[in-house]
Amino acid sequence: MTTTPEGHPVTPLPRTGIGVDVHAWAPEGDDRPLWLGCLRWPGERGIEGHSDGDVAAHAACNALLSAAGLGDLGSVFGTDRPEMAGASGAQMLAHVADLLARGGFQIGNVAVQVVARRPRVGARRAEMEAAMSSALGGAPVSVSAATTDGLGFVGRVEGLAGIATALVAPR
Ligand SMILES: Nc1ccn([C@@H]2O[C@H](COP(=O)(O)O)[C@@H](O)[C@H]2O)c(=O)n1
Ligand SMILES: C[C@@]1(CO)OP(=O)(O)OP(=O)(O)OC[C@H]1O
Repeated sequence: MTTTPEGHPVTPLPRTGIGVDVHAWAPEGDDRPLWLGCLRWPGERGIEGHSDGDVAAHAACNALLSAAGLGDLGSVFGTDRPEMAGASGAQMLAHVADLLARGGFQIGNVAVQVVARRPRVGARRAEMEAAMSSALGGAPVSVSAATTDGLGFVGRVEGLAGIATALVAPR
């Protein structure tokens, strides 16, 4: 146990983390599905990626790893490992949750923002939050979205982004 010089116990502080992920949209007419926030989005354009390209799940993984000081997506999952081809965001979140638990951390919460013109996240917000939370073993996840008002690579519909923060605490 950590103590002050006088010998009083010090409660370890919670730790915050930050994460981002960006993927390009698949070419128009490509039939790959869109996965976002651990949900499949029928009728929406798909995403380029080595895994399923779920920017919300990837940003959340990055934020959790950052909070725990356990690296990032590349250091944990690599960038082109054959076994990661098509890997789902839910699988990755579950693995990250397991790494944190083994490292002695509990997850306080994760907040994710999707930056995209489509899909409209609001309509499935509760479903996304439940799916991501379930993948993490029950930790609270909140989801929001913004469009960038037509500016930048999101506005030009070149790609979409996920941004996340996480709070973790020693068990
Ligand atoms: N993919 C998205 C983007 C936005 N929303 C919702 O629309 C609101 C307004 O977005 P602005 O970027 O114009 O401020 C935003 O606060 C979200 O509620 C969405 O659901 N899905
Ligand atoms: C998820 C991984 C797995 O190879 O690949 P991608 O789907 O390309 O996703 P990205 O966020 O670009 O990189 C992280 C990789 O770990």
